[in-house]
Amino acid sequence: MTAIAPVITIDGPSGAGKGTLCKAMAESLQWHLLDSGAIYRVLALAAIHHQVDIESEEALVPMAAHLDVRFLSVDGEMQVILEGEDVTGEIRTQEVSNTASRVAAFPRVREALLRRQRAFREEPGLIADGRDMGTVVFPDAPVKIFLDASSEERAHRRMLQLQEKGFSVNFDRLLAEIKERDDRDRNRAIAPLVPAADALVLDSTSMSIEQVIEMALDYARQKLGI
Ligand SMILES: Nc1ncnc2c1ncn2[C@@H]1O[C@H](COP(=O)(O)OP(=O)(O)OP(=O)(O)O)[C@@H](O)[C@H]1O
Ligand SMILES: Nc1ccn([C@@H]2O[C@H](COP(=O)(O)O)[C@@H](O)[C@H]2O)c(=O)n1
Repeated sequence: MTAIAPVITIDGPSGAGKGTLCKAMAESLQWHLLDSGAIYRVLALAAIHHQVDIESEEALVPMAAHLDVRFLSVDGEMQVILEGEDVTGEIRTQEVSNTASRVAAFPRVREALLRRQRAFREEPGLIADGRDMGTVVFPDAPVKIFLDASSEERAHRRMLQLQEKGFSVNFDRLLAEIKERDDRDRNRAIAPLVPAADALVLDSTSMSIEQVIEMALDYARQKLGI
């Protein structure tokens, strides 16, 4: 019998620190990394580029099924190539974030992206970042973490992140956008943002990045016996 590679799922709302945690865990364990949000973002961007109606599940499903996307690792950073074009920065805009959460609400779009996500599961193991990694995509994962933080703290973190990149940002607008996206992700009919029943829920509101990484790695190592 072939052994199946282990998966550590990290789910949670926008700005909770999932990407930061997943990258650190993947580097520490030398495991593969899946940023599932980037796949929804690429689909959203492809729909915008091709002027596909983002309200039409019918039109989005074939796009999702045939999405021409590649994820490259360049000097430890993920590079996203859509139809031969580097869209690493473009998929992080606010317009793409909001469009991604709208296209992600369609059941058949999610279905069309399932196999692509599961294909990331390879030896020695996978760290999977998203909203439904522990509930839908990898329900048999031996380690599941739901990373949370208050919406105000998440908006504050996002504001600092954008300011570091030289953007001028409005806190209240960022908070409103985070709440709107959370609301859509938590209340959709399919694969809503909820902790898996067997997930460790980590509230990082008052924790430093280092504390979150240490706690998550300790928990994973103890569960996996490594
Ligand atoms: N515990 C923490 N304390 C303070 N800042 C943090 C913490 N965790 C992450 N951050 C910072 O918050 C910002 C958002 O983190 P990150 O991109 O990892 O969130 P995310 O959950 O992956 O968001 P999204 O789902 O929108 O991609 C980054 O600038 C990161 O450095
Ligand atoms: N497993 C996932 C991952 C993401 N989404 C949707 O995509 C949006 C963008 O995700 P980020 O993690 O890059 O912020 C997010 O708001 C979700 O709507 C998803 O549905 N499932």
